[in-house]
Amino acid sequence: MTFRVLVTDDIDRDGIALLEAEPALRVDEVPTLPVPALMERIGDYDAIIGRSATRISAELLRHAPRLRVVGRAGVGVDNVAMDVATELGVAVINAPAGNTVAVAELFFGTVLGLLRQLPRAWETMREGKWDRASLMGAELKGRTLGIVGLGRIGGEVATRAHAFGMELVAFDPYVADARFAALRVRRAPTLDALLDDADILTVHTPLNDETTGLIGRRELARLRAGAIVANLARGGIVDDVALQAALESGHLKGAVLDVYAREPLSPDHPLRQAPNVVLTPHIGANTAEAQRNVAVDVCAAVRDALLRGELSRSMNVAAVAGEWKELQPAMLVARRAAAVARAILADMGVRAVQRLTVRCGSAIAGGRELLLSAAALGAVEGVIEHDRLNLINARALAEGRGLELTAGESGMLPPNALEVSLRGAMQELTVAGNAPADGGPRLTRIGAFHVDVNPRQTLIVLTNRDVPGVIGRVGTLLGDAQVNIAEYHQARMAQGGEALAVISVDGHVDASVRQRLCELPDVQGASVVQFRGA
Ligand SMILES: NC(=O)C1=CN([C@@H]2O[C@H](COP(=O)(O)OP(=O)(O)OC[C@H]3O[C@@H](n4cnc5c(N)ncnc54)[C@H](O)[C@@H]3O)[C@@H](O)[C@H]2O)C=CC1
Ligand SMILES: O=C(O)C(=O)COP(=O)(O)O
Repeated sequence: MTFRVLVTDDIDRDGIALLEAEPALRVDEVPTLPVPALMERIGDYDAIIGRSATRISAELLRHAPRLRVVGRAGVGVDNVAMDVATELGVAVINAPAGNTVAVAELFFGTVLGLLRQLPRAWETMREGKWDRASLMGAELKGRTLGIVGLGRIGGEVATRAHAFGMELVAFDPYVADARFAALRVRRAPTLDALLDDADILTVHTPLNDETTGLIGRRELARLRAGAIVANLARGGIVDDVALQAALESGHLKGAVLDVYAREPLSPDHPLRQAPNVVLTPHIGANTAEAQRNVAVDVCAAVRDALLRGELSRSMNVAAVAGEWKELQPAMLVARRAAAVARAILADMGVRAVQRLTVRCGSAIAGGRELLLSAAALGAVEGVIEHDRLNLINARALAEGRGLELTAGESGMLPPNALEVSLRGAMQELTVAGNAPADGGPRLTRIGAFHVDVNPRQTLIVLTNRDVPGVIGRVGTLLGDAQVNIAEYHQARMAQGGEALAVISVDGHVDASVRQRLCELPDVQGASVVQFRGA
């Protein structure tokens, strides 16, 4: 099978070479495409890799039936309709770390440029002048830098600001005290407290509902007179209109902007004429080093997602603590166990399930969210028709059907074991399994019965009375129907009581075979679970 990858927005060659080295990938490299041209082409591709110039809108995603992966050679994914990508099962992969230093360095470049009037100094020199008197500047030393968002870039800015002898304060409610301590940054309890202290305010957050307009008229007014504002994160975090007004009134001494609410910034945008601004055209990540880093990083991750189904780098798959590969057997057990529980409940007349719970042993508990995704996939596949049902959209689809999902750790289970419980109409069924590091995945319990079977292709789960002859009759019936038995596990609660058989068979078991099984003497019920996926 060949996957087609569309690469746009000038991605570094070192990254593209990783894709081209794979015989199963066909790569088309194009310049940034206008929306109609992209719409026309996107239907042919399994993956698209781009930068901020290409908007991956809901409309584009819905227009792309083959698309499996969106790669972003950079950090911000505010240009990707993430909810729709998740709904459609499209993996969104970014390259979060490769351009951090480039942005941090541009911050100091542009702020120093503003403080020392470097753009004007260059202009005067070109004009043939020697105008030292009007080129008086100010220093960073001793000034307080207020950082909103102490993530990767905020952290690198802080590290470098110490070397300039600055005071440091930051506001980031999502970061633990330990990171503030390690970076030697004072924690501002509120944004207002930060605004009260900062001589230079810089934002390094993502653009989202919470941060849009975070620094508006009120916040700018709260800054001390003569403060400087920098936005190298995303246009819209600092309100353009309010910033323009604060610059024109003289309340702010200046501003540094690399990003704008609408890009490219229109040629006649008033900000271009605002006093004391240093403007750059979104070049924060434009260094040879950063572009190589992000291209290699995202191309390798897109390649692995397409060729190996490796989704650990996908932003819309639950985070995995630990190795993705090591979790695969447990994910298979979770998916299979949920499929078995759903099929048995359905045959008991319980079709609408309300709650899915996954409990994990200690060794796999770090992957509980991913295991929950896998169980959600097992619970809905075969029930809903969706041509792109996968780990990415299974949870949202299950929740959309009213299923409540929870995952947790259980100290009662062996380290690599897990339990999946499905509940509906006052009935709950638990199916347990084990995925030991040194053996194949096994289902180990169905309801109260201990079993031991590899959930391979097709499982028949039979309830019967524990009397002689049942196994023989079942074997004969399946043999006559050309159904080959791989494993037959018989479990019972007590001699002569209720018994349960789990039969792993090759290939498909049709409804008539199930019907005839149910009609055998002493057989009380039979469920057939046809597993999907590898
Ligand atoms: N100008 C350019 O070319 C570039 C711009 N960027 C922008 O910079 C942003 C930051 O990048 P990284 O540092 O790599 O991301 P990051 O995810 O490492 O850091 C973002 C930080 O913002 C914090 N945060 C989120 N909401 C907040 C709020 N309401 N108030 C305060 N803090 C909040 C988070 O807790 C996190 O620590 C990206 O989202 C992207 O938009 C990134 C790279 C290049
Ligand atoms: O990585 C980011 O978030 C950036 O803003 C860089 O964007 P770009 O790849 O230069 O279009």
